[in-house]
Amino acid sequence: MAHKICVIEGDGIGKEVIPAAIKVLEATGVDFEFIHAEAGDEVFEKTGVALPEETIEKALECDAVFFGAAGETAADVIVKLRQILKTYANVRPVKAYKGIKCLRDDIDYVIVRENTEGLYKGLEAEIDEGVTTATRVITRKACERIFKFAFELARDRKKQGKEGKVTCAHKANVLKITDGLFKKVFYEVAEQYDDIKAEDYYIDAMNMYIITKPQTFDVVVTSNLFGDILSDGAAGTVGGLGLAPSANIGDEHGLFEPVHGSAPDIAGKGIANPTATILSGVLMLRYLKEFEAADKIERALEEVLAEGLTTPDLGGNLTTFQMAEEVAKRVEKY
Ligand SMILES: O=C(O)CSCC(=O)C(=O)O
Repeated sequence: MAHKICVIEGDGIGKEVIPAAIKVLEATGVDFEFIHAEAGDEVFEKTGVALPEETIEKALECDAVFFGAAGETAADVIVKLRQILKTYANVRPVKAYKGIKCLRDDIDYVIVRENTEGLYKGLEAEIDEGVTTATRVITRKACERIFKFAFELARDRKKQGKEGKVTCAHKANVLKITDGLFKKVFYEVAEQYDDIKAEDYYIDAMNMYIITKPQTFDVVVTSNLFGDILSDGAAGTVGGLGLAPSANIGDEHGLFEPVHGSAPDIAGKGIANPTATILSGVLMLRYLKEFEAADKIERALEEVLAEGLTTPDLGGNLTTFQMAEEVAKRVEKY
């Protein structure tokens, strides 16, 4: 039975990195049915809608969504898609790969970002001339859900030899009610996992520790906006956003996307790094329980990166598609 994948290339380099990553996915021999759909700036200019109903229907019908990037309409597209698909966990691995200039070569942790609330509920208002507000929503239900996800992930990683630790990042010393609840529920859930260590840091300190002691982290869990900011900084410690994949996971749907945006400055030049999208494809394969195929791509990508067969941002001289072809060739060989 083919895995039905809703493919949304979107804007800018999304139109280049998604086809490149699909070539690698097809090289695994896994049976896919790719169903293309539109979203982002171009469809907004054509129709006035950045996320068409037809796209939402396809996303809901498919086994997973493979998303490239959106331009100015990014927040309207991806934030809305995450909420419609109820993908409450935004999983962002932070890993050093051989051959890539990183802060340290032993960085290997995962940031789990709460994906449905916080400041992303869209509750903004102009309450007076020049006076605007944004309401931050933190609920017990969403906290329990994201912390259980984080502890279960730490339990799975512990089986692969990782430390078995969850670190909560918050700002409870200032946001005494919202992050007071966030931190309180974290330790309530932690009590249900006596085999997993639990610790917490203020988000500003965490922003430093991902630079000064990244090797000490296993699973980091935080709220929506803090996770958005922290994960981009973390990507910088392992080679940049060109290498940063993400998985948006819920109980019924999964959406896989590179953390980077549409990069209009390099769009159409054929030099966009496909690594983040290929690695997002690896996360999608694991979600679909195609573990052998996922391992093959990760091994092939590590070889290609280590041999310097990369796009210019990583010091190579290959195009987006040429780099993907180097990965695909190795996958077919395994
Ligand atoms: O803040 C958001 O998540 C919506 S805009 C795209 C983005 O920044 C990300 O996916 O990290």
